[in-house]
Amino acid sequence: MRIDVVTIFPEYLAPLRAALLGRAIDRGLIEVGVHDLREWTHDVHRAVDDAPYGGGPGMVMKPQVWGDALDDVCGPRSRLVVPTPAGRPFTQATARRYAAAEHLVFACGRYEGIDQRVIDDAARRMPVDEVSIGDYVLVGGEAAVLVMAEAVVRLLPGVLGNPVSAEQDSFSDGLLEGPSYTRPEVWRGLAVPEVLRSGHHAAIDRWRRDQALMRTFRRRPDLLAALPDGSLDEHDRRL
Ligand SMILES: COC(=O)COc1cccc(COC(=O)c2cn[nH]c2)c1
Repeated sequence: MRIDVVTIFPEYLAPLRAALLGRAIDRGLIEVGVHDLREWTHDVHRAVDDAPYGGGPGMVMKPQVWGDALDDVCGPRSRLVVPTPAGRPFTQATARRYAAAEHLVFACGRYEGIDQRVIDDAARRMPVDEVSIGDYVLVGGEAAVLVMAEAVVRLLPGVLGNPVSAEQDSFSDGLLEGPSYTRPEVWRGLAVPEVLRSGHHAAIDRWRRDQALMRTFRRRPDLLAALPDGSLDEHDRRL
């Protein structure tokens, strides 16, 4: 997989080359390119934004600059991903879909956003997703790209030490992950739940699922409502 990022703050994407993602790059599992949008500006002031048509606060990112940048960065098999508060939710399902992509190009918007025609023009020749990583507003898309890149790259074969954990992720069964424990058995007077030390794997699996269901019910009832029919058995329903 290749990932390219276009941004006016390329240094913001330096963490892409650290730790897990850095190792994935070193091992040739992914290629990463970060591009300074200003390389495609045409004027002496290297302007990337201008006043919004229709008035209103803030500035809008210029279509010409973005158009030229994406012409150079995107190829015939690219998927363009634009982080925006106005996007469809980025979920684990999105991450799985992106992990199968050959070439992801992330366009980092700033100010009031990118001229919509850039998206509309790109959509004529490639898949374009406007995605949100949450219901809040950032100053730019760069932090969202770091989030999405991590969620996607960790799913690639060979990136994680123990691939099983990617399968048993939170959300892989549609539920939140329950609590986890490690040694010591008692810490500051708090003991590890008995069942986890019992060695009864059926009971342990049951307890873990119950914990996941209760936590999901309490914290994210919306996820419960979204479970496919038949996901909950008789025992689950009695919780
Ligand atoms: C067409 O898309 C655009 O113009 C994007 O423009 C902007 C403008 C400001 C900030 C951002 C960054 O994304 C978020 O704030 C965001 C993403 N997820 N949750 C919050 C992007």
